[in-house]
Amino acid sequence: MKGTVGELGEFGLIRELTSRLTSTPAVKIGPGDDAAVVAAPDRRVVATTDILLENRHFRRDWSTAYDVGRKSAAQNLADVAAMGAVPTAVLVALVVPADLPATWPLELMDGIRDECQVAGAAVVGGDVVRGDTITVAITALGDLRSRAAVTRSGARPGNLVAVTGWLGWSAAGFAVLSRGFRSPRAFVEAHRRPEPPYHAGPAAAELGATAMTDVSDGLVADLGHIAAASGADIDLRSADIDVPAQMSDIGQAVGVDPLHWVLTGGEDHAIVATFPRDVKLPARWRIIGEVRTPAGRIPQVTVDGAPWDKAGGWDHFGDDA
Ligand SMILES: Nc1ncnc2c1ncn2[C@@H]1O[C@H](COP(=O)(O)OP(=O)(O)OP(=O)(O)O)[C@@H](O)[C@H]1O
Ligand SMILES: Cc1ncc(C[n+]2csc(CCOP(=O)(O)O)c2C)c(N)n1
Ligand SMILES: [Mg+2]
Ligand SMILES: [Mg+2]
Ligand SMILES: [Mg+2]
Repeated sequence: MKGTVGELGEFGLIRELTSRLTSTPAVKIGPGDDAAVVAAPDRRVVATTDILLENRHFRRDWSTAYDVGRKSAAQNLADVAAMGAVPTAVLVALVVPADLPATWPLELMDGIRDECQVAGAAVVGGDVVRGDTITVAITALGDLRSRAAVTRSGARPGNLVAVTGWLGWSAAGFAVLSRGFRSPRAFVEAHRRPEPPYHAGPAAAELGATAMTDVSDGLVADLGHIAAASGADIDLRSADIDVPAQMSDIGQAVGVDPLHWVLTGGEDHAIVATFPRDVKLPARWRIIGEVRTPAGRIPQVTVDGAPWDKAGGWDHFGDDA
């Protein structure tokens, strides 16, 4: 595809974007009408939205359009999974400048389509608007398959805290890219294309998870939301939190304690949940701490019993943002 988005025009771009999509049996009416129609066998719909903004969430010299597509879909699909639901459909709202090569949004859509396919969902609609900063705003829908949603508020003292998926890999990759390097590749790739363990969300619901979230901002920050919503403290045992040797090497090279990436790095979209103590967890879950009766008035996350007094993760209005 030659030319720019402006040359293609709004409806030319929409035609090209939608022509690349695939469908699923849940999609009754896909893109092309005033709205889509998606089957909701459960009669409840899980709905969530997240935005990716150029130079805040991604850089075009660090990630391809396809990578950004995979990541923008993953970020939303992980939220559906973190409720214990199975993703069904996504809507893609795009802001793009007129002089952007048309290949960019088309490859972005390929990435979104492929990540949706990994999670079992399909793109059912969206919007396109001309603007100065590339913005990808995705809405994802999901189905609870007759189970109760797993919220952030159900953690109870005595519960175990367990996690599945990657922790700190994206942050380590970000640190590498920020310093002008392109390797180690595994970490850079983790930053470009997170791999949320989608299946683990519904699986955790089935195993009796009492609270759950995906790790988008940082383990300590996101567990902080569970602590606050549940009115309980959460203590993490650092000895049970794996720091890969290669991550330690990067930490040494750039002067950062790698445990900091694992505890506060976002964007990997691991799934962390609390479970009753007698749960039988499959091997992919690592037990990393426990829920405790709150020691003070404000529920908090502690590490090895000590309050975490640094930032627990990304905050769009924080000092590092
Ligand atoms: N502008 C908004 N209007 C209404 N609700 C909002 C708004 N922004 C956030 N929320 C709600 O606040 C809650 C927390 O939002 P947050 O974005 O931190 O969660 P998240 O999407 O799981 O995390 P992340 O954005 O880091 O992936 C969510 O339930 C979200 O829907
Ligand atoms: C260019 C660039 N600068 C900084 C970062 C780091 N970053 C941005 S948003 C976020 C947390 C999740 O965001 P949200 O809460 O919006 O889901 C993190 C860790 C990046 N990825 N790219
Ligand atoms: Mg959000
Ligand atoms: Mg989330
Ligand atoms: Mg966030």
